[in-house]
Amino acid sequence: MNNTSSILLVDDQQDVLRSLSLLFRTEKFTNVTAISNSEEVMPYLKNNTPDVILLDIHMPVIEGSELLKLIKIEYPEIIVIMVTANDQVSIAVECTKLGAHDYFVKPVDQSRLIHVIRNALENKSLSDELMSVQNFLMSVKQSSNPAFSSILTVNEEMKKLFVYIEAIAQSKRPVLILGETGTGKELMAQAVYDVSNKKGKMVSVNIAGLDDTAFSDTLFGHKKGAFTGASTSREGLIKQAGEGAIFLDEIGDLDHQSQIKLLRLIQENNYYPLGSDTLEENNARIITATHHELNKLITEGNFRQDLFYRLQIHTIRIPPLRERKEDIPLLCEYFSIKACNELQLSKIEIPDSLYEFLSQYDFPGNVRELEMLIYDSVTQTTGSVLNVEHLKQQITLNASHHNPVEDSEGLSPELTISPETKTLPTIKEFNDNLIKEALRRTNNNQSEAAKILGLTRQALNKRLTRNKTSGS
Ligand SMILES: Nc1ncnc2c1ncn2[C@@H]1O[C@H](COP(=O)(O)OP(=O)(O)OP(=O)(O)O)[C@@H](O)[C@H]1O
Repeated sequence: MNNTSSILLVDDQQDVLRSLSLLFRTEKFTNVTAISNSEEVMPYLKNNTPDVILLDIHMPVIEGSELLKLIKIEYPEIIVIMVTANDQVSIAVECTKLGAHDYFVKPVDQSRLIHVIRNALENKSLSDELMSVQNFLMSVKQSSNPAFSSILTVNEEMKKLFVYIEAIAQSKRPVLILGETGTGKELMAQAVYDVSNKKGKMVSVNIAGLDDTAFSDTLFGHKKGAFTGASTSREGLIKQAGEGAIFLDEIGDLDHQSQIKLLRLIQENNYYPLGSDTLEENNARIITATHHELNKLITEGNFRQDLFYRLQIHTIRIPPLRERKEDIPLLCEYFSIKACNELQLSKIEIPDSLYEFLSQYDFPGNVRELEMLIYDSVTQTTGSVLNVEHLKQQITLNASHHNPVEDSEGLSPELTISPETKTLPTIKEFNDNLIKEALRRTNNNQSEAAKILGLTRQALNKRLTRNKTSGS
């Protein structure tokens, strides 16, 4: 990415200019200009804006430090790196205070110079990009892009995500999508791709369960004979995606070795197919998603910090359904119509009272759970109104699976609910009844009751106090 950046070399010594020009050519920087007369620098900048200037401090007519001041006033965005003789280090240090990015003492350490320039260019391009994202976010309040039409929502946070995705549509940097299971990460990845109007296609792979060889083979492909059984060459997903996108789902489960390979791919934008010594270019955008908290994985030593840093530059965090309950009616309607179409049934009505019930539930499986609940209830509906009893029953069962007895906040309802139960209590009513029953059986001995319920005494006490204050 940086090699197309333009570099201006300014030094009165021709041999220094020659050797630096050669260095940048070797490093494949194609846009390099050399000026030996310090008086020509400011006129040159009137018509050209290099990304980096390498500026000698000691020059006849106009000193490098004087030029630096002029450049920083007129072109503050240009990265200026000073070059100095050994006896002028103190001036070089002064120059960094005046805005120079760094300084080098002659003879210049070439590999450090290239490293510093690449890093500076990377940081500049990142801050330019973030600035343009910010400008976009400030100018656009709401997105009406059809790329988001499959993501149904009336929630403001979700709508802000759409605007953000539009703002980063043309960026080549990776996108990280975070969210609990079933929140719609895959749908969002598709929207990230759709909104960018890429020429290539989007290819997806679920990382979970792939070992390093399978990951490398899937992504990079292999040459015939690369390993036992590789009887033909195989194109990897990167090649298949072309200028499109690669969606790596469940990135938190990426194998350690594969993390290093992915990091390298993102940094260098090129890769070797297995068994090949020909470097191939990656032109696809990398989109990743996970339901894991990556920070936690990093602390546990299961995810590389440097990879996380590269992946998270553009992060989309999808709120869980319990934080956007206003979406429930819309989604219920949609999933009910979808199920009816699929099952070739006529439209089924959803009673408004159901939404009140659903809004008390946490949906640990998020939108996917809601979709399955509605589908299931549609299959159990005989009339024109959704079988709400069945749905409530399913929710109670789901809640019991997600809140096992060990969970201090949850109680097992299986003890008192039978499939014949006609009108189900709400989860809160149900839990409260269970506590009452445990206290009755232990003659109000809270320690014993807590034991039966699988709670700590403090957790039970907390619940009782809460119930007292809420009057139930
Ligand atoms: N806002 C939404 N509008 C319509 N359908 C949605 C929405 N969000 C999710 N869905 C549907 O819910 C289901 C789950 O979505 P998706 O697979 O994108 O979730 P996910 O976050 O990738 O899940 P996982 O973490 O388990 O991979 C899909 O059928 C998807 O179409």
